[in-house]
Amino acid sequence: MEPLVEVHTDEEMTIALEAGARVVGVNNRNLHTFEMDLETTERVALVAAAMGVPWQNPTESWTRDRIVLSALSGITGPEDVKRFETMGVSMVLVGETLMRAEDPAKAIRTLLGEEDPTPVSEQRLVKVCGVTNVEDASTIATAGANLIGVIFAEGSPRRVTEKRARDIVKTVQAFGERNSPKHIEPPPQTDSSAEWFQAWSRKLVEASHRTPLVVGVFQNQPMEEIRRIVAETGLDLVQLHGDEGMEACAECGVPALRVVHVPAAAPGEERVESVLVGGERASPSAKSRAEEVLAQAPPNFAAGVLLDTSVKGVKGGTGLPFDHEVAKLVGEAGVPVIVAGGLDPDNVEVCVIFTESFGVDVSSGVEEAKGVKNPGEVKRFMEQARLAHKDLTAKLKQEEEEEEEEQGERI
Ligand SMILES: O=C(O)c1ccccc1N[C@@H]1O[C@H](COP(=O)(O)O)[C@@H](O)[C@H]1O
Repeated sequence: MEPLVEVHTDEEMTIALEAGARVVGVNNRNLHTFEMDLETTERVALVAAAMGVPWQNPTESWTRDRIVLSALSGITGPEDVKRFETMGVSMVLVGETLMRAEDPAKAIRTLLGEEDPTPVSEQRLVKVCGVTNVEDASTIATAGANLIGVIFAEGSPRRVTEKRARDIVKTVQAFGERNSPKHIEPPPQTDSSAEWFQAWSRKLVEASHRTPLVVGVFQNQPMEEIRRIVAETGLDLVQLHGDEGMEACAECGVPALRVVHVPAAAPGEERVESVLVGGERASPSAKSRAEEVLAQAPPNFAAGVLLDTSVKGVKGGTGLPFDHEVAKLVGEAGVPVIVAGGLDPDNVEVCVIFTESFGVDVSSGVEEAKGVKNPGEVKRFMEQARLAHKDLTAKLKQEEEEEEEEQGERI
């Protein structure tokens, strides 16, 4: 019988090989800090290469002169398996991803590239906001949200203390196997809002698709207070939900989402039906509102534009939708938006398909009481949003193919 010898550092690899280990697993997780770094296998494998010890390629049958080199831990998607396959690692060991999977057999097929998951570059964002306790944070992380929001805005029934926020941050970090805020490098500065926010949307998805990020929601609070809370609680991102303006987003100490407020929709105006029934492509009021949003979205300051409903001056947590045609028009102008306001598990799909938005944000729509999430509704919202994202990706691909075909016929 051959033992699997687990290593994490260059030194441990040297010891294992000198002792004659034939099956060596490199743990990507540092068991002292629980920090995960997939580059560990690549780095530590170089020691074997430098010692002239070759390892078996997965496509070859094993020979005694080669060790079996395994990448252990942190493998969550087919891109990870591919990465290790490309470097010729003999095998991968997957634990947590399968334990968390609702359908482990499907998860294995996905890891092996036999199912067709949406590539990270095409994924969209789901944010669940107004979290006030660690149990809800765990439920939301497990359900697969990208962003988890905690509210610091004065007067909100969902407002958390700094201590509570720190506990939520710790829970979310532990879920994502990290113990520090995620650093996201901003894209290069540009004159184009579309270019800037598109680059940011890819960065946000990449940074949050394995590990959810915690967003602190502030409203017209002093910048020193925001920066202090960011530093003391370990928030990954900030959301400015008042009248702070775009420029303030660059001052928060971490990247910030900027909320642009759109007045509540008149009954019947908030859904796709209003556009179809009206026959007109876009109502004049939606057009001018979309122009107002675009004017408030210059490049080089915020990490994203979040549209939320305002009702008679009340901004945030209204539980009401705005006219989604505005979000659609802003998206068509090239600026990806996150849609908030009155979303719930029953309307999120129509919203995503109609607006083609980059992201959705829910708070009161998945609550059983103010500040208390309903786990079943959180799960249902996530499922509906992800299903809608999949359908939207398919629809956009089909439209693209039809357009290419038409162009080909014209030539
Ligand atoms: O929810 C609140 O109490 C709140 C207070 C102050 C600013 C923002 C607030 N919530 C934000 O509102 C949107 C949408 O909420 P809902 O789904 O309509 O209930 C969301 O971004 C929350 O962060």
